[in-house]
Amino acid sequence: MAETLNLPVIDLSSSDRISTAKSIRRACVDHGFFYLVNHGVGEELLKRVFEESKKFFLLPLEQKMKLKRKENRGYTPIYAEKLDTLLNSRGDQKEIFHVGPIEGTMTVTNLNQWPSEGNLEALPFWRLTMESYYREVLTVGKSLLSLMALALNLEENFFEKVGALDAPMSFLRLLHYPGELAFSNEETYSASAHSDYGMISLLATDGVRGLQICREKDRQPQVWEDVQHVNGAFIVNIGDMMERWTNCLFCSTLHRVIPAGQERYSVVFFLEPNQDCMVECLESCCSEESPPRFPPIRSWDYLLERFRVTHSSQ
Ligand SMILES: O=C(O)CCC(=O)C(=O)O
Ligand SMILES: [Fe+2]
Repeated sequence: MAETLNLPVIDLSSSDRISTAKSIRRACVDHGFFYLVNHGVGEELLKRVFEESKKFFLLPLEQKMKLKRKENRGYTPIYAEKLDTLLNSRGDQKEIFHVGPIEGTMTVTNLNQWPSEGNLEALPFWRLTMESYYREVLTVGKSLLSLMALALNLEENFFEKVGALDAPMSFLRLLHYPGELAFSNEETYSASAHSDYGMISLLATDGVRGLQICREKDRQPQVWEDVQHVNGAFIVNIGDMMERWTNCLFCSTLHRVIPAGQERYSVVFFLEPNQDCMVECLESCCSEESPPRFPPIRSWDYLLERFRVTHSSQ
């Protein structure tokens, strides 16, 4: 049995921003994961998101396949994504639906696929619900990033100033992990070990267990700890681009979802920078003794490569 971890709790509504920023710094350095409470996203809206998500995943496969993933939007069937690229398995046991940016230029927003349109009129509130949630969670993410900038001794609007938050390429990811599938003798995971790609991820789950984190990725054997569900809290974690910006001061922690023996739903919001934003080591995070560990990279080039290696060609 894995040990259960007590992750730090950050209160987004606290008026003491300096002390909140300090707690965020500690959490991002020590764990790369924390709970976010009093974030302002209504319980009722979150409940509707899970209901609508469930309605979509309950549709017959051939209907879902009409919205098959294009430009990282739409439906990804079971096994088509494998987050741990080193794993010798068919793929992860989960199905996914991605919603891309809903604001910005038409060339970007038009790429979204919506189950409430065309031949899937059975889900009339689907798009509205997902768009409301997308907007609310993006607002939460932006507030958190201003505190994270403070935590890095930067100006609060640092991520705005570098263009990261100008039409950010954020993705809402709905996940459905089926219960037990047919017996398989391969090592299969619901979501295999990975770190997230962007700045920060905000996760909500239905409470079914399964999420684990590994705090020291290079230690062998790896130690995995269970992350408990906390009612009303988002589980927030640092992504790889934030790790690159901070020269590994903030850790993009390895995590996975193991089969719980029962069905599980979750919803993740990946806050990713604007596609042209250059992600490069912050001056405050490097020195002669600690030079930048990664070269500067354009956000979208980085993301496209990560999408490419984690998806099968089917
Ligand atoms: O479903 C979860 O609890 C985590 C999902 C996850 O880590 C991901 O999709 O990146
Ligand atoms: Fe993840």
